[in-house]
Amino acid sequence: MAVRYELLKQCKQSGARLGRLHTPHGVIETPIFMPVGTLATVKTMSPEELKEMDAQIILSNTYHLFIRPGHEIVKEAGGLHKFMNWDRPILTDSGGFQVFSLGDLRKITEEGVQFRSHLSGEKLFLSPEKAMEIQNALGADIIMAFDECPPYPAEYEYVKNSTERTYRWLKRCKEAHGRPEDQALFGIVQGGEYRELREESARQLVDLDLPGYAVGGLSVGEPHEMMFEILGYTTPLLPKDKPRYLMGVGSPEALIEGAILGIDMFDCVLPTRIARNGTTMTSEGRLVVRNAKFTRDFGPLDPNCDCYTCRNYSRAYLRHLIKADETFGLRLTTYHNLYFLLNLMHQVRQAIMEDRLLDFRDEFMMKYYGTLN
Ligand SMILES: N#Cc1ccc(CCNc2nc3cc4nc(N)[nH]c(=O)c4cc3[nH]2)cc1
Repeated sequence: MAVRYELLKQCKQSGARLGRLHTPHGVIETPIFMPVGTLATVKTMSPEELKEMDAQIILSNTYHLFIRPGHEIVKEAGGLHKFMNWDRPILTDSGGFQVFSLGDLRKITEEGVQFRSHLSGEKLFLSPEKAMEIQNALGADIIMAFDECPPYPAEYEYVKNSTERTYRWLKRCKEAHGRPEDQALFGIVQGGEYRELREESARQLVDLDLPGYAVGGLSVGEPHEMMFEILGYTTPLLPKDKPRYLMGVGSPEALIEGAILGIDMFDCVLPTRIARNGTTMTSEGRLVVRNAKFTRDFGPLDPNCDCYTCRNYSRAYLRHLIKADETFGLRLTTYHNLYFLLNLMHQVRQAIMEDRLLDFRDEFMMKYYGTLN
């Protein structure tokens, strides 16, 4: 089997679980955060640095690699693991979300999606079959179904039609998947903000008995409370013995809340993207290190962090590098932000082990946001 989930422990205080996800490229301890490496690199990080911070799985993107350098090149290189020198697990997103959020969308039909490349303007086409061909060529351990992520807000009728088409597309993905023995195809629950559509989507996906289930169509501008409410009634419909993946979520609060609601996997560009403009996540909340007040602050970025950046460099030095647009500065803030989220998930796993995740959440929220919720 391509991927096997082992449920180790159900938290007594919440819906959180401790698990292990066995894949052809290694075991993943869940709940887990996945650094995003859209173009076959987690921007400014080397594979060795990612291993040093205990990144267990990274995400890459079908849409981007299809456009550049092209999935045939990656296939000729021996697949994505070889191409980027990463021998741990990889998950690829299917392109559905990226086409809607990046490409110049031309038309959605039953067949698939016509769009123009955001780079060359070239007319391109993605379909369930094409998305499977690309992901089979890239060789990720976990691949995502080709879906439509409806915009927020969207009318009931639109979301209903979109979610029904996404289900038909999922069946075509399953049909077209060329390597089910070593690449696990995850389905994606849609349904927008509409409970009956979410429940119907979850039921249909579970009937297909897939190796894992993602909750999509969230983190698209809806209020935080709405996301957690939707998770609250959707996650319990998904099998306990399969991994649940919440797509595109990466703030510290949302990772903890998502874990409490029974989510096992998260990804988001947030930590790496904000790092590149000098915004960092620290144990006392967000810290914009390019801010003038750090000009003569020779202390560590985060006094409670033992990462490479916090052990060796000061806020003053980081501010100087970021202001000077020095690449080393981006590397140091990126390293710290990823380390911060990966370490946060390590603490979440520890708290589940000790049945005290709700207490951990309250302690963390107090220190990070200065409030209890
Ligand atoms: N900085 C920054 C930053 C940039 C974007 C975001 C939102 C990411 N949200 C998001 N990614 C997604 C990917 C997705 N992929 C697929 N195939 N389907 C989804 O429904 C889907 C939904 C998503 N929602 C959050 C933070």
